[in-house]
Amino acid sequence: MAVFNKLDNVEDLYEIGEVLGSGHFGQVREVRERATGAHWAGKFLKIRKCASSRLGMERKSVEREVEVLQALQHPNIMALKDVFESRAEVVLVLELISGGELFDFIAEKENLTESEAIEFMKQILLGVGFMHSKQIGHFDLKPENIMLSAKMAPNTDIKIIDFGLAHRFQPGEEYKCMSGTPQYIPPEVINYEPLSTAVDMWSIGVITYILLSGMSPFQGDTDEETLRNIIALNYKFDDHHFSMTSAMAKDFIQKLLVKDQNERITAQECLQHPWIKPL
Ligand SMILES: Cc1ccc2c(c1)c1c3c(c(C)cc1n2CCCN)C(=O)NC3=O
Repeated sequence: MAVFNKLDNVEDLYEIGEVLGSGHFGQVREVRERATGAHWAGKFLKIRKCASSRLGMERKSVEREVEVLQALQHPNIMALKDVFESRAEVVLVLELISGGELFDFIAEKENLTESEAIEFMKQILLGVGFMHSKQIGHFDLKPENIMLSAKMAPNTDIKIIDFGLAHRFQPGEEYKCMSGTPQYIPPEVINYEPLSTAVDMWSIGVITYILLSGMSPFQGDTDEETLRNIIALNYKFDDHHFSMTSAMAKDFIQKLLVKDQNERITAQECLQHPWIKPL
């Protein structure tokens, strides 16, 4: 069992600020380091007191998330600074990312120009390619988990966050998991088949489609309809949203939204695709 820095009261070291977000795991709050005045993001995770409890996170899954983050130091992946444990809570001290979610950026602009989308995709692919080179899959890539380092700066950096569903593959390991967000999950997750890092490449295809059109390729009126659309590969480049989109961009998306995960292009292959890296 991993041992985190024991701290009776995290407020001895950090001033706790506003809530930045919350989820099944607990809360993310802005924190200010008393010793330096530096601002960070504190992810406050409630730990289950006993195996039968439904409240809070299993300690094992928190340990997994910490191990994954400790293996990932990259400019396009949120950085883990420290981990503290006090009573029934674990606090991850994370790089504060203040530019907001890519999701909100798209919503404000409806959709992006191809050159803006290419710039974002390049950085997402660099972060995901690094993750995959360490045999780590994110398994929950979506615009809400892709943040911008600064608001609207001309060269804002992408930061991939939230590794709560991430998994580090051991050689020869078979891994299955039914979690993720319906709009972004590939057929193999729905069919409960063995997974690989190719799960993330499908999600990147969905994210690219959304960046260019503001529409979600498989979304139906219900989750069940969305899942049926995914299994049937039921999506199209409708004229209303894609009439101005280049053939290269559509080819890039088509090479990712491939049912057979072994046929999907990898992050490294994406970075060499003519849409991303013109000849
Ligand atoms: C300014 C701001 C606002 C909301 C934030 C964050 C920062 C944030 C951050 C992180 C996470 C995991 C979630 C976060 N959230 C929650 C929403 C993420 N989808 C993080 O790791 N660093 C952040 O700054």
